Amino acid sequence: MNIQLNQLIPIPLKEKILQGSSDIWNNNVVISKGDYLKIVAPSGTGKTTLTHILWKLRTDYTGEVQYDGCNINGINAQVMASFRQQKLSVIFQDLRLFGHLTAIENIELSRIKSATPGVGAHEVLEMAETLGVSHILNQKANTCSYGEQQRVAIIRSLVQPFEILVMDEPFSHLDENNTLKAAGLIEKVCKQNNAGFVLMDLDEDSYFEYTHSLKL
Ligand SMILES: Nc1ncnc2c1ncn2[C@@H]1O[C@H](COP(=O)(O)OP(=O)(O)OP(=O)(O)O)[C@@H](O)[C@H]1O
Repeated sequence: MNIQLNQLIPIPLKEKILQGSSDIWNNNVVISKGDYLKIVAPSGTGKTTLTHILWKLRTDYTGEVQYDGCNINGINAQVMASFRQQKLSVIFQDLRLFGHLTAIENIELSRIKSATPGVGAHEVLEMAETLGVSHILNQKANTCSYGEQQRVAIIRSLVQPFEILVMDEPFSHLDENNTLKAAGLIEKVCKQNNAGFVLMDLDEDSYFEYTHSLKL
């Protein structure tokens, strides 16, 4: 799939955007499945706003977002669900795990939501091992540390099929060692899926070989 942004301006940010310059806001941008796109954005410039717009959680903007050439405001709930099941995955900054479910239940909900799961059940266990969260898989998410929850949210995003993965500060609660492991896993699954990603974060980094970097 591809995502096209045409002159996108979130209404609450309009004044700020028109005063400054951004590679994304009020611009034309295409995000394709082969892209490893980094978006560098200081705090408050709209990473979470953009994530929510891309996932169609917010529609308070002018301009247009297209999935594969279709304006997402005209896409019905069934088609939107199908994009979210098959083509687009996300790691929210606030993670959005179901706190009353266990870590593995959160992951499995994502893995089996598509008729063709992205990975097998045994691969989930391997991912958990890689990220050092095997021991908390049967623990309720709201009793896990934030760093553990972040690793569970990363795994949850990788077990469904996807062509583009949207990440909003996905490593904010991980130390360097765990960040490197998580980045390695994300890259491996993206390669398996022939997928790309959009990673929004505060600063430049070298966790991936980005195809390009834009400023929010
Ligand atoms: N619904 C809204 N109504 C009014 N202002 C909003 C709304 N949503 C976001 N904002 C404002 O838009 C700006 C961008 O918010 P956003 O959460 O997207 O930033 P961010 O880049 O993700 O920040 P951080 O790095 O601190 O997480 C902030 O100044 C915020 O107060």
